[in-house]
This record gives sequence, structure tokens and C-alpha cells, in this order.
Amino acid sequence: MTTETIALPADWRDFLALTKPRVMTLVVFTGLCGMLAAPVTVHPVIGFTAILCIALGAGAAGALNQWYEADLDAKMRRTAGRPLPAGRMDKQSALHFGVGLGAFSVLLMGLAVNVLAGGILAASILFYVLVYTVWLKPRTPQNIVIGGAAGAFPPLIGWAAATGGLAPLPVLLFALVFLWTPPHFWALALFVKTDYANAGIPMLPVVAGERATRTQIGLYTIPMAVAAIVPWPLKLTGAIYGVVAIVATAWFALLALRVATRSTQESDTMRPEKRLFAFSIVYLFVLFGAVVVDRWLA
Ligand code: HEM
Ligand SMILES: CC(C)=CCC/C(C)=C/CC/C(C)=C/COP(=O)(O)OP(=O)(O)O
Repeated sequence: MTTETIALPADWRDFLALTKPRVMTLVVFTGLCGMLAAPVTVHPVIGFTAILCIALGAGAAGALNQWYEADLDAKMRRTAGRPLPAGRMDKQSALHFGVGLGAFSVLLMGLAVNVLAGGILAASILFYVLVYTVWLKPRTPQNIVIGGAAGAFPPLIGWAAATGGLAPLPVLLFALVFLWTPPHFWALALFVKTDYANAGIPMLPVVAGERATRTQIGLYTIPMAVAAIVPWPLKLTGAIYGVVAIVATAWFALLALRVATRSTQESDTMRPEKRLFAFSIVYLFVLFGAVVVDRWLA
């Protein structure tokens, strides 16, 4: 009899889980909206290929992140059930899958769509894996501020895929996701703080405490709101987007203000923090959807 853990064979669901499919839906949506916001008509085959490449590239980034962090993921309740820490997949398969998928997505984007879109896709995968996952995440609570740039690239990739160039609107959309990431993540970090502390990851609530994290959430919401609303006065979008952005941003700001100004009791349920985190996701879907509706209806 042996006491060794026998790894169960991974099936397609485990490979899908490696790509972090739920997070990636929003990544792909922002890329799609970046593409549809551009003032050109994209050939459907090129458009479909570009979106497929963003999805595969983002999936590759997620797989390489999980390959590198298998030991850390095993220490956190939220992530312990993932294919690698749960022993359903060996690390080499995850590495091969991530590298293969990433190379394929970048090559396909570069060859079938254009070199700029392929180049930014490659940069976002490398940024997420090397700059965020390997370098910053284990070292500094500013990890997600700088590393978060990786997740902000898709609107630029979508726009570049459609036009072969860049313009002020996708740059502002990049800024919006970039400035949105700290309130999005730190709201969650407040209620999964113990997980990060157990795994020894220096996330802001663990290192600087809850009070400082709440203040930072409030502070980042201000430039985020500016980036969200400013495309309208700059005439980069029309009034449909402007009104949606103002209403949704006001709502976001109220939830963020509640989180920023509150003191937490030990037994607290963290409801305002959970609401801000949940709304942060709806917020980006709504704003990016509004950019496209505005472009096509106005
Ligand atoms: C460094 C930046 C970011 C960090 C550290 C971060 C972290 C997280 C974490 C830990 C979760 C918890 C759920 C899970 O384990 O899947 C989550 C959920 C989510 N994140 Fe982020 N995130 C970041 C940036 C982004 C970006 C750029 C997007 C999309 C544009 C995004 C979209 C989402 C979505 C849609 C969910 C909900 C997933 C679900 O329903 O399970 N995140 N994020
Ligand atoms: C187009 C392209 C390549 C995009 C890259 C996508 C990207 C950077 C998404 C960022 C979102 C994300 C899952 C962060 C969490 O990482 P984490 O390691 O802190 O979360 P975890 O603890 O759940 O693993």
C-alpha cells in the first residue's frame, strides 16, 4: 500500500479552469468593445480572429500564472481547488499548455490581424506573467497597481486590431481599467485578507492594514471617475456614453465612499466591500457596452 497522492488525470474542464474563464470574459469584452468602438468596419473574419486571440492569450496568461503559483494557490481557500494544487494536473502540462497557447495566440494575431495588435497582446501576456506574477506580486503591495496594467491592455489590442493604430479614446479606456483595478481588487482583498496573509502575499490590507486600504480605494476612485467621464467632454464619445458613465460612476463612487469611510468591526460581514467588488465588475461591463452603443447609435 502506498501513501503517495496519485494525481487524477486532468480533463478538458481542468484546462479550461487554467484559463480563469470567468475573469477572462470581462477581459475579452473590453477587447471586443475596444474593437467595436473604432471608427472603421472590421471584416468579420478578422474581427473574430482578433477576439479569439485575445481570449486565447488571456487564457495562456492565466495558465502561466497558475503554473508559477501552484504552491501559493495551495495555501489559499479560494484557490486550493484549482487543477494544480488539487493534484488533478501536473505542472509540466500547465506550462506546455500556457506557452503553446500564448505563442499561438500572438503568432495568429500578428500574422492574420496585424503586428501592432500581436505586439500588444504579447506585451500583456509577458507583463501579467513576468512583471505582475513573478516580480511584483510576492514583493510589494503596489503589485496590482503596476501589474494591473496587463489587464488594461485589451481595449488597446481591440482598437489596434481594427485600425492598425492607436488613438486617444482607447488610451483613455486603458486608463479607466488601469485606475479601476485598485478599487476592484482591494475591495476583494479586504474580505479575503486572511487568505493572503496565510499565503504570505503582501497585499495592501495585510501589509498596510484595513484603514490604509480603505483610504486608497477612495483615492483611486477619483482619477478613475475622471477617466470614465472625460471621453464625453473631450467629444471622443457622445451623450449616450456620457450619461451612462456619469450615473454608473456616481453609483461606484457612493459604494467606494461607504467602504472608504467605514471602520470595520471584527465580526463584520464586509457587505459594503462585497457590494463594491461585485459592482466593480458590472460597472466595467456597462461602461464598455455604452461606448459601443454610443458609437453605433449616435
Ligand atoms: C492585477 C489586477 C487584478 C487582480 C489582482 C484581480 C483579482 C481578482 C480576484 C482575486 C478575483 C476573485 C475571483 C477569482 O478567484 O476568480 C477577481 C475576480 C474578477 N475579476 Fe479581477 N483582478 C484584477 C484585474 C482584473 C481585470 C483587469 C479584469 C477585467 C477587465 C478583472 C475581472 C474580474 C472578474 C470579471 C471577476 C469575477 C470572476 C468571477 O465571477 O468569479 N479583474 N479578480
Ligand atoms: C490580453 C491579456 C493577456 C490579458 C491578461 C489578463 C489579465 C492580466 C487579467 C488580470 C486579472 C487577474 C486574473 C488578476 C488576478 O491575478 P492573481 O494571480 O492575483 O489572482 P489569483 O490569486 O486568483 O491567482
